[in-house]
Amino acid sequence: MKYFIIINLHAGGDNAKKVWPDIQKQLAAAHADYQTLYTAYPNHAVELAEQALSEIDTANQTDAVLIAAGGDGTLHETLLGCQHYYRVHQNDHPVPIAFLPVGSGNDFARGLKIPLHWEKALADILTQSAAKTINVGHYTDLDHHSEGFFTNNFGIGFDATVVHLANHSSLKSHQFFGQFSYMAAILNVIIHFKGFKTEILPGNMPKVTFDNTFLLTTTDIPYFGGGINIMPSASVFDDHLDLVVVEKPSLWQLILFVSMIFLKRHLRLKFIHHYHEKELFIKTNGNRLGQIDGEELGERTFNLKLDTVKYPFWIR
Ligand SMILES: Nc1ncnc2c1ncn2[C@@H]1O[C@H](COP(=O)(O)OP(=O)(O)OP(=O)(O)O)[C@@H](O)[C@H]1O
Repeated sequence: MKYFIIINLHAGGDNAKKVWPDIQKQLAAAHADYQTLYTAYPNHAVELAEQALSEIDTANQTDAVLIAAGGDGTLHETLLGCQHYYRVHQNDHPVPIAFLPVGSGNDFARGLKIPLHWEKALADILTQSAAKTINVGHYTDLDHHSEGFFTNNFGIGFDATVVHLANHSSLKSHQFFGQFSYMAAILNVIIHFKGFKTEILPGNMPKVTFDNTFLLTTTDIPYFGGGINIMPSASVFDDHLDLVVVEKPSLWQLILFVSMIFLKRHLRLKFIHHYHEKELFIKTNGNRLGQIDGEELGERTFNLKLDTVKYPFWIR
Protein backbone atom coordinates (compact mmCIF):
# COMPACT_ATOMS: atom_id res chain seq x y z
CA MET A 1 0.00 0.00 0.00
CA LYS A 2 1.05 3.58 -0.53
CA TYR A 3 -0.30 6.04 2.06
CA PHE A 4 -0.66 9.75 1.37
CA ILE A 5 -0.92 11.48 4.77
CA ILE A 6 -2.52 14.90 4.90
CA ILE A 7 -1.67 16.21 8.36
CA ASN A 8 -2.84 19.33 10.16
CA LEU A 9 -0.17 19.79 12.81
CA HIS A 10 -2.36 22.40 14.54
CA ALA A 11 -5.25 20.00 15.14
CA GLY A 12 -6.19 19.28 18.72
CA GLY A 13 -4.55 22.49 19.98
CA ASP A 14 -1.21 21.39 18.43
CA ASN A 15 -1.62 17.84 19.72
CA ALA A 16 -0.93 16.62 16.18
CA LYS A 17 2.46 18.36 16.20
CA LYS A 18 3.30 16.73 19.52
CA VAL A 19 2.48 13.18 18.42
CA TRP A 20 3.71 13.44 14.81
CA PRO A 21 7.29 12.21 15.58
CA ASP A 22 5.80 9.12 17.26
CA ILE A 23 3.42 8.56 14.34
CA GLN A 24 6.42 8.65 11.99
CA LYS A 25 8.24 6.13 14.22
CA GLN A 26 5.27 3.76 14.08
CA LEU A 27 5.10 4.15 10.28
CA ALA A 28 8.83 3.39 10.00
CA ALA A 29 8.56 0.39 12.30
CA ALA A 30 5.78 -1.00 10.10
CA HIS A 31 7.90 -0.30 6.96
CA ALA A 32 4.98 1.70 5.59
CA ASP A 33 5.42 3.37 2.22
CA TYR A 34 4.09 6.89 2.75
CA GLN A 35 4.27 10.48 1.66
CA THR A 36 3.33 13.45 3.86
CA LEU A 37 1.42 16.56 2.86
CA TYR A 38 1.39 19.24 5.57
CA THR A 39 -1.45 21.74 5.71
CA ALA A 40 -0.10 25.29 5.78
CA TYR A 41 -3.36 27.24 6.20
CA PRO A 42 -7.12 26.67 6.72
CA ASN A 43 -8.76 24.76 3.85
CA HIS A 44 -5.36 23.70 2.48
CA ALA A 45 -6.30 20.01 2.92
CA VAL A 46 -8.83 20.44 0.08
CA GLU A 47 -6.01 21.36 -2.34
CA LEU A 48 -3.65 18.76 -0.89
CA ALA A 49 -6.20 15.98 -1.41
CA GLU A 50 -6.66 17.03 -5.04
CA GLN A 51 -2.87 17.21 -5.47
CA ALA A 52 -2.39 13.72 -3.97
CA LEU A 53 -5.11 12.21 -6.18
CA SER A 54 -3.53 13.77 -9.24
CA GLU A 55 -0.13 12.27 -8.29
CA ILE A 56 -1.75 8.91 -7.64
CA ASP A 57 -3.38 9.02 -11.08
CA THR A 58 -0.18 10.07 -12.85
CA ALA A 59 1.77 7.27 -11.15
CA ASN A 60 -1.07 4.85 -11.90
CA GLN A 61 -0.95 3.86 -8.23
CA THR A 62 -3.73 1.32 -7.70
CA ASP A 63 -3.19 0.64 -4.00
CA ALA A 64 -3.22 4.16 -2.57
CA VAL A 65 -4.95 5.34 0.61
CA LEU A 66 -5.40 8.97 1.60
CA ILE A 67 -5.02 9.43 5.36
CA ALA A 68 -6.59 12.55 6.89
CA ALA A 69 -4.60 13.13 10.10
CA GLY A 70 -6.13 15.84 12.28
CA GLY A 71 -9.61 16.57 13.53
CA ASP A 72 -13.00 16.42 11.86
CA GLY A 73 -12.19 19.63 9.95
CA THR A 74 -9.17 18.03 8.26
CA LEU A 75 -11.27 14.99 7.38
CA HIS A 76 -14.01 17.26 6.02
CA GLU A 77 -11.56 19.15 3.81
CA THR A 78 -9.94 15.93 2.57
CA LEU A 79 -13.37 14.58 1.55
CA LEU A 80 -14.14 17.88 -0.18
CA GLY A 81 -10.87 17.68 -2.16
CA CYS A 82 -11.73 14.13 -3.24
CA GLN A 83 -15.23 15.16 -4.32
CA HIS A 84 -13.82 18.09 -6.32
CA TYR A 85 -11.30 15.81 -8.01
CA TYR A 86 -13.78 13.12 -8.98
CA ARG A 87 -16.28 15.71 -10.28
CA VAL A 88 -13.69 16.29 -13.02
CA HIS A 89 -12.25 12.75 -13.23
CA GLN A 90 -15.55 10.91 -13.15
CA ASN A 91 -14.31 7.60 -14.55
CA ASP A 92 -11.50 7.18 -12.05
CA HIS A 93 -11.67 4.66 -9.24
CA PRO A 94 -11.96 6.69 -6.00
CA VAL A 95 -9.02 6.43 -3.61
CA PRO A 96 -10.26 5.51 -0.09
CA ILE A 97 -9.94 7.90 2.83
CA ALA A 98 -8.65 6.81 6.25
CA PHE A 99 -8.94 8.96 9.38
CA LEU A 100 -6.20 9.30 11.98
CA PRO A 101 -7.84 11.19 14.86
CA VAL A 102 -5.45 13.67 16.45
CA GLY A 103 -7.91 16.58 16.74
CA SER A 104 -10.08 17.87 19.58
CA GLY A 105 -13.59 16.59 18.87
CA ASN A 106 -13.01 13.57 16.62
CA ASP A 107 -16.75 12.87 16.35
CA PHE A 108 -16.31 10.87 13.14
CA ALA A 109 -13.94 8.49 14.95
CA ARG A 110 -16.43 8.09 17.81
CA GLY A 111 -19.28 7.49 15.39
CA LEU A 112 -17.46 4.82 13.41
CA LYS A 113 -15.71 3.27 16.39
CA ILE A 114 -12.29 4.22 15.06
CA PRO A 115 -9.94 4.10 18.09
CA LEU A 116 -9.59 7.57 19.59
CA HIS A 117 -5.96 6.95 20.40
CA TRP A 118 -3.86 7.56 17.29
CA GLU A 119 -1.54 4.60 17.96
CA LYS A 120 -4.33 2.03 17.78
CA ALA A 121 -6.07 3.91 14.94
CA LEU A 122 -2.85 3.88 12.91
CA ALA A 123 -2.29 0.17 13.62
CA ASP A 124 -5.80 -0.48 12.27
CA ILE A 125 -5.14 1.57 9.14
CA LEU A 126 -1.86 -0.25 8.46
CA THR A 127 -3.39 -3.71 8.86
CA GLN A 128 -6.57 -2.95 6.95
CA SER A 129 -6.79 -4.57 3.52
CA ALA A 130 -9.99 -3.29 1.92
CA ALA A 131 -12.18 -0.20 1.91
CA LYS A 132 -15.85 0.03 2.91
CA THR A 133 -18.29 2.23 1.09
CA ILE A 134 -20.15 4.64 3.34
CA ASN A 135 -22.80 7.30 2.70
CA VAL A 136 -21.53 10.81 3.29
CA GLY A 137 -23.80 13.82 3.58
CA HIS A 138 -24.32 16.05 0.55
CA TYR A 139 -26.09 19.40 0.38
CA THR A 140 -27.20 21.66 -2.41
CA ASP A 141 -27.59 25.33 -1.54
CA LEU A 142 -30.68 26.15 -3.60
CA ASP A 143 -30.23 29.94 -3.30
CA HIS A 144 -26.56 30.08 -4.21
CA HIS A 145 -26.46 27.06 -6.58
CA SER A 146 -23.52 25.54 -4.78
CA GLU A 147 -22.96 22.19 -3.09
CA GLY A 148 -20.88 20.63 -0.35
CA PHE A 149 -20.29 17.40 1.55
CA PHE A 150 -20.07 16.36 5.19
CA THR A 151 -18.92 13.27 7.05
CA ASN A 152 -20.59 14.24 10.35
CA ASN A 153 -23.28 16.90 10.45
CA PHE A 154 -24.68 20.10 9.07
CA GLY A 155 -26.07 22.32 11.82
CA ILE A 156 -27.92 25.61 11.91
CA GLY A 157 -28.62 27.52 15.12
CA PHE A 158 -27.45 26.37 18.53
CA ASP A 159 -24.63 23.99 17.52
CA ALA A 160 -23.31 26.40 14.89
CA THR A 161 -23.34 29.23 17.42
CA VAL A 162 -21.43 27.03 19.87
CA VAL A 163 -18.85 26.19 17.18
CA HIS A 164 -18.53 29.87 16.33
CA LEU A 165 -17.97 30.92 19.95
CA ALA A 166 -15.67 27.98 20.71
CA ASN A 167 -13.51 28.70 17.64
CA HIS A 168 -13.15 32.31 18.66
CA SER A 169 -12.55 31.48 22.32
CA SER A 170 -9.13 32.15 23.75
CA LEU A 171 -9.35 28.69 25.38
CA LYS A 172 -9.54 26.79 22.04
CA SER A 173 -5.83 26.78 21.21
CA HIS A 174 -4.80 25.78 24.73
CA GLN A 175 -3.69 22.14 24.97
CA PHE A 176 -5.43 21.45 28.28
CA PHE A 177 -8.19 24.07 28.52
CA GLY A 178 -9.08 23.66 24.82
CA GLN A 179 -11.38 20.80 25.76
CA PHE A 180 -13.44 23.23 27.88
CA SER A 181 -13.91 25.77 25.08
CA TYR A 182 -17.08 23.97 23.89
CA MET A 183 -18.46 23.84 27.42
CA ALA A 184 -17.91 27.56 27.95
CA ALA A 185 -19.48 28.33 24.55
CA ILE A 186 -22.52 26.13 25.30
CA LEU A 187 -23.23 28.00 28.52
CA ASN A 188 -22.91 31.32 26.74
CA VAL A 189 -25.32 30.32 23.93
CA ILE A 190 -27.88 28.84 26.32
CA ILE A 191 -28.17 32.18 28.05
CA HIS A 192 -28.36 34.40 24.95
CA PHE A 193 -29.81 32.30 22.10
CA LYS A 194 -32.96 33.48 20.28
CA GLY A 195 -35.17 30.94 18.44
CA PHE A 196 -35.79 31.21 14.67
CA LYS A 197 -38.33 30.09 12.06
CA THR A 198 -37.67 27.00 9.93
CA GLU A 199 -39.53 25.15 7.19
CA ILE A 200 -38.79 21.48 6.70
CA LEU A 201 -39.82 19.19 3.87
CA PRO A 202 -38.88 15.68 5.01
CA GLY A 203 -38.85 13.35 1.96
CA ASN A 204 -42.39 12.98 0.61
CA MET A 205 -44.05 14.13 3.82
CA PRO A 206 -45.94 17.45 4.09
CA LYS A 207 -44.12 20.65 4.98
CA VAL A 208 -43.58 21.31 8.70
CA THR A 209 -42.94 24.77 10.15
CA PHE A 210 -41.21 25.49 13.45
CA ASP A 211 -41.52 29.08 14.66
CA ASN A 212 -39.03 28.92 17.51
CA THR A 213 -36.18 26.64 16.43
CA PHE A 214 -33.26 26.22 18.79
CA LEU A 215 -31.23 23.46 17.17
CA LEU A 216 -31.47 22.08 13.65
CA THR A 217 -28.92 19.41 12.90
CA THR A 218 -28.77 17.03 9.99
CA THR A 219 -26.45 14.22 10.90
CA ASP A 220 -24.89 11.14 9.38
CA ILE A 221 -23.27 9.91 12.61
CA PRO A 222 -24.48 9.73 16.24
CA TYR A 223 -22.21 12.48 17.62
CA PHE A 224 -21.74 16.20 17.33
CA GLY A 225 -19.99 18.93 19.33
CA GLY A 226 -17.15 16.70 20.51
CA GLY A 227 -18.96 13.61 21.80
CA ILE A 228 -22.61 14.61 22.35
CA ASN A 229 -24.72 11.63 21.32
CA ILE A 230 -27.47 13.60 19.59
CA MET A 231 -28.72 10.81 17.28
CA PRO A 232 -27.74 7.39 18.66
CA SER A 233 -29.12 5.45 15.67
CA ALA A 234 -27.53 7.57 12.91
CA SER A 235 -25.34 5.51 10.60
CA VAL A 236 -23.15 6.09 7.57
CA PHE A 237 -24.06 2.60 6.39
CA ASP A 238 -27.59 3.53 5.32
CA ASP A 239 -28.39 6.12 2.69
CA HIS A 240 -30.64 8.13 5.02
CA LEU A 241 -29.86 11.26 6.98
CA ASP A 242 -31.22 12.07 10.42
CA LEU A 243 -32.58 15.50 11.15
CA VAL A 244 -33.02 16.59 14.75
CA VAL A 245 -35.03 19.75 15.40
CA VAL A 246 -35.20 21.11 18.94
CA GLU A 247 -37.73 23.87 19.65
CA LYS A 248 -36.41 26.50 22.01
CA PRO A 249 -36.68 24.91 25.45
CA SER A 250 -37.45 26.62 28.73
CA LEU A 251 -34.79 26.29 31.43
CA TRP A 252 -36.33 23.16 32.95
CA GLN A 253 -36.83 21.63 29.49
CA LEU A 254 -33.18 22.31 28.77
CA ILE A 255 -32.12 20.54 31.94
CA LEU A 256 -34.41 17.65 30.97
CA PHE A 257 -32.97 17.62 27.45
CA VAL A 258 -29.38 17.46 28.70
CA SER A 259 -30.21 14.73 31.25
CA MET A 260 -32.13 12.70 28.67
CA ILE A 261 -29.21 12.92 26.19
CA PHE A 262 -27.09 11.02 28.71
CA LEU A 263 -29.82 8.36 28.90
CA LYS A 264 -30.17 8.40 25.07
CA ARG A 265 -33.91 9.06 25.51
CA HIS A 266 -34.08 12.73 24.50
CA LEU A 267 -35.89 11.98 21.23
CA ARG A 268 -39.03 11.18 23.25
CA LEU A 269 -39.35 14.76 24.48
CA LYS A 270 -42.22 16.66 22.90
CA PHE A 271 -40.15 19.69 21.89
CA ILE A 272 -37.71 17.48 19.97
CA HIS A 273 -38.55 16.26 16.46
CA HIS A 274 -36.72 13.63 14.48
CA TYR A 275 -36.80 12.73 10.78
CA HIS A 276 -34.98 9.86 9.11
CA GLU A 277 -35.10 10.45 5.37
CA LYS A 278 -33.17 9.92 2.13
CA GLU A 279 -33.82 13.50 1.14
CA LEU A 280 -34.59 16.62 3.20
CA PHE A 281 -35.36 20.23 2.34
CA ILE A 282 -34.61 22.91 4.96
CA LYS A 283 -35.31 26.62 4.79
CA THR A 284 -34.59 29.21 7.49
CA ASN A 285 -35.67 32.82 7.62
CA GLY A 286 -33.29 35.52 8.75
CA ASN A 287 -29.53 35.22 9.07
CA ARG A 288 -28.35 32.22 11.09
CA LEU A 289 -24.95 30.74 11.86
CA GLY A 290 -24.23 27.40 10.21
CA GLN A 291 -21.60 24.72 10.84
CA ILE A 292 -20.50 21.76 8.80
CA ASP A 293 -18.36 19.06 10.47
CA GLY A 294 -17.46 21.63 13.12
CA GLU A 295 -16.29 24.18 10.53
CA GLU A 296 -17.98 27.57 10.41
CA LEU A 297 -20.20 28.40 7.45
CA GLY A 298 -20.84 31.99 8.51
CA GLU A 299 -24.14 33.73 9.04
CA ARG A 300 -26.84 33.63 6.32
CA THR A 301 -30.25 32.28 5.41
CA PHE A 302 -30.26 28.63 4.42
CA ASN A 303 -32.33 27.03 1.65
CA LEU A 304 -30.99 23.52 1.35
CA LYS A 305 -31.59 20.14 -0.18
CA LEU A 306 -29.77 17.37 1.74
CA ASP A 307 -29.08 13.78 0.71
CA THR A 308 -26.12 11.36 0.65
CA VAL A 309 -23.48 10.17 -1.79
CA LYS A 310 -21.25 7.11 -1.55
CA TYR A 311 -17.50 7.18 -0.94
CA PRO A 312 -14.99 4.43 0.06
CA PHE A 313 -13.41 4.72 3.51
CA TRP A 314 -10.49 2.75 4.88
CA ILE A 315 -12.32 1.57 8.01
CA ARG A 316 -13.12 -1.70 9.73
N1 LIG B 1 -1.51 25.19 9.00
C1 LIG B 1 -2.68 25.61 9.49
N2 LIG B 1 -2.77 26.77 10.17
C2 LIG B 1 -3.95 27.16 10.70
N3 LIG B 1 -5.11 26.47 10.58
C3 LIG B 1 -5.06 25.33 9.90
C4 LIG B 1 -3.87 24.83 9.33
N4 LIG B 1 -4.15 23.65 8.74
C5 LIG B 1 -5.47 23.43 8.92
N5 LIG B 1 -6.03 24.43 9.61
C6 LIG B 1 -7.42 24.58 10.04
O1 LIG B 1 -7.53 24.12 11.38
C7 LIG B 1 -8.92 23.92 11.65
C8 LIG B 1 -9.14 22.84 12.67
O2 LIG B 1 -8.70 21.62 12.17
P1 LIG B 1 -9.29 20.23 12.67
O3 LIG B 1 -10.77 20.27 12.64
O4 LIG B 1 -8.62 19.19 11.87
O5 LIG B 1 -8.79 20.13 14.18
P2 LIG B 1 -9.58 20.34 15.54
O6 LIG B 1 -10.48 21.53 15.43
O7 LIG B 1 -8.58 20.32 16.62
O8 LIG B 1 -10.44 19.00 15.67
P3 LIG B 1 -12.04 18.73 15.70
O9 LIG B 1 -12.62 19.36 14.45
O10 LIG B 1 -12.15 17.24 15.69
O11 LIG B 1 -12.54 19.37 16.95
C9 LIG B 1 -9.58 23.68 10.29
O12 LIG B 1 -10.48 24.74 10.04
C10 LIG B 1 -8.43 23.73 9.32
O13 LIG B 1 -8.77 24.33 8.08
